[in-house]
Amino acid sequence: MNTEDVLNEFRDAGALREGHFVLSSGLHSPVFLQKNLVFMDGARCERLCKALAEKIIATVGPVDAAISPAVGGIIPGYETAKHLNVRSMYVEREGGEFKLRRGFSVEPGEKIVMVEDIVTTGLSSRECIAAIQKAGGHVVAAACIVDRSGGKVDVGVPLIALASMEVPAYPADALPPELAALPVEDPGSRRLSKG
Ligand SMILES: O=P(O)(O)OC[C@H]1O[C@H](OP(=O)(O)OP(=O)(O)O)[C@H](O)[C@@H]1O
Ligand SMILES: O=C(O)c1cc(=O)[nH]c(=O)[nH]1
Ligand SMILES: [Mg+2]
Repeated sequence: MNTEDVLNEFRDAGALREGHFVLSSGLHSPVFLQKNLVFMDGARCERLCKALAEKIIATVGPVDAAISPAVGGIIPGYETAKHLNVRSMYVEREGGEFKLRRGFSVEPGEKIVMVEDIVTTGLSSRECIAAIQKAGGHVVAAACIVDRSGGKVDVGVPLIALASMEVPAYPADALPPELAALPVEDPGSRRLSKG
């Protein structure tokens, strides 16, 4: 599956959104991939995650488990782990910091692939990888459905992206006027508890 095939799945699901979005990183963008509209369709989610699992195996070989950052990473992490035939876990924020909770754990040195939905700046991926390492896991690779940096981000381990594209994103104080004129949406979960 190449980048165009992946983007067609997003288009067909109505998940390639245009407008004015504030991203998890605080950057603003005229494009948002509303991945939940993709993952809510089991067959579509399976097509993407099976392809991602095959790419992971082809790149780093077998792993022991997949761990994802909540919320967006949970469904693709589960589906990808299913095709890797390994267990699926996730980290979630406790006092702002990603942690393994709910009885999830890793054995020291276990080979872990970190599975994300979308990568923009790689901040969430790096935070998730740090949490896995703190729990004792050996993160052999990061994987995602779409890398919006077009291969530019460095998450500290190899990043295996099913699709790679460069999408414009701007700091809040450097918005192009046509973007600033649109009402802003904040669709992610990073700032949810801050009201
Ligand atoms: O590479 P980054 O700049 O970190 O951006 C990508 C992250 O942003 C989204 O998560 P978000 O924090 O918006 O919450 P969500 O998972 O609940 O959608 C997405 O799921 C990635 O985790
Ligand atoms: O950077 C993000 O927060 C982000 C971008 C995107 O297109 N989709 C998403 O869910 N998050
Ligand atoms: Mg997320």
